[in-house]
Amino acid sequence: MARKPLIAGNWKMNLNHLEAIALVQKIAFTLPDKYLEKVDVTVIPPFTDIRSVQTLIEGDKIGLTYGAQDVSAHGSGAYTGEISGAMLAKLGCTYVVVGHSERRTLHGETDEIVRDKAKAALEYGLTPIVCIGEGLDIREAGNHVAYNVEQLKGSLAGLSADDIAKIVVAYEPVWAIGTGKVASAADAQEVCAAVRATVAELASPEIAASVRVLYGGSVNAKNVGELIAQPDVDGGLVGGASLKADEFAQLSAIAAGGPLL
Ligand SMILES: O=C[C@H](O)COP(=O)(O)O
Repeated sequence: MARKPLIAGNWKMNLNHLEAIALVQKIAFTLPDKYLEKVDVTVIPPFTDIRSVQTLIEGDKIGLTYGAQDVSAHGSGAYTGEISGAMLAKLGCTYVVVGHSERRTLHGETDEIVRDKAKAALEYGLTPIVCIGEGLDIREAGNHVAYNVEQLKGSLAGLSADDIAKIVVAYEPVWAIGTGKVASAADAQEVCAAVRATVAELASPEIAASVRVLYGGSVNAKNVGELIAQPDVDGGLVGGASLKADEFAQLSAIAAGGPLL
């Protein structure tokens, strides 16, 4: 089954709601709709921007989708500071990132927490983008494939095959995030292929053939072409380059197969 590429721009903790509106307007202006027939493009702003992004995208019928960077594992109640899947669904979010390495490292999120967040997202019809990735020590020791497979299994434990069919996986080697050190296309392919094989084992070969597997870590307009040319790399989870409208539009156009903007 042909998988439509997905380019997801994770803005992290950048841009207030006014800046968010300006960036989405610029992306929409720069990237003609015809590209969106060949690539799904989504923006993942901070929570405080989502309502503004929704209003703009719905009001102007922009062909981008949007999502959130995190979701609570809980449905509702006494969880100060948390945002539920129901709240994000009500705002029209399509995606929610779960298990980003910054949350795993800085907020102590374990595979179990990531799994619970993925379940919470699915419960409200949101598509979790489940992130995995190894640190430099693991890469240098040559244990990266086994590590990522274990992290993926832990993060999907207990999900049904039907649930797994609805997720996106993002492989983001921690040493490549925000460092300018992109993984080689072969390195990205090696782990993304192992991710797909693991999905086949956990769900089925048919589901594995349809689930999108993204690469993230210093993706930009210069390297995205080679990365997504790999058979098991279906797009990118883009950080820094997603904050620049021209570059993000250009790399989305490349993921659509061109022509360049
Ligand atoms: O979620 C995005 C990734 O952490 C990649 O960030 P980056 O493109 O700035 O390296």
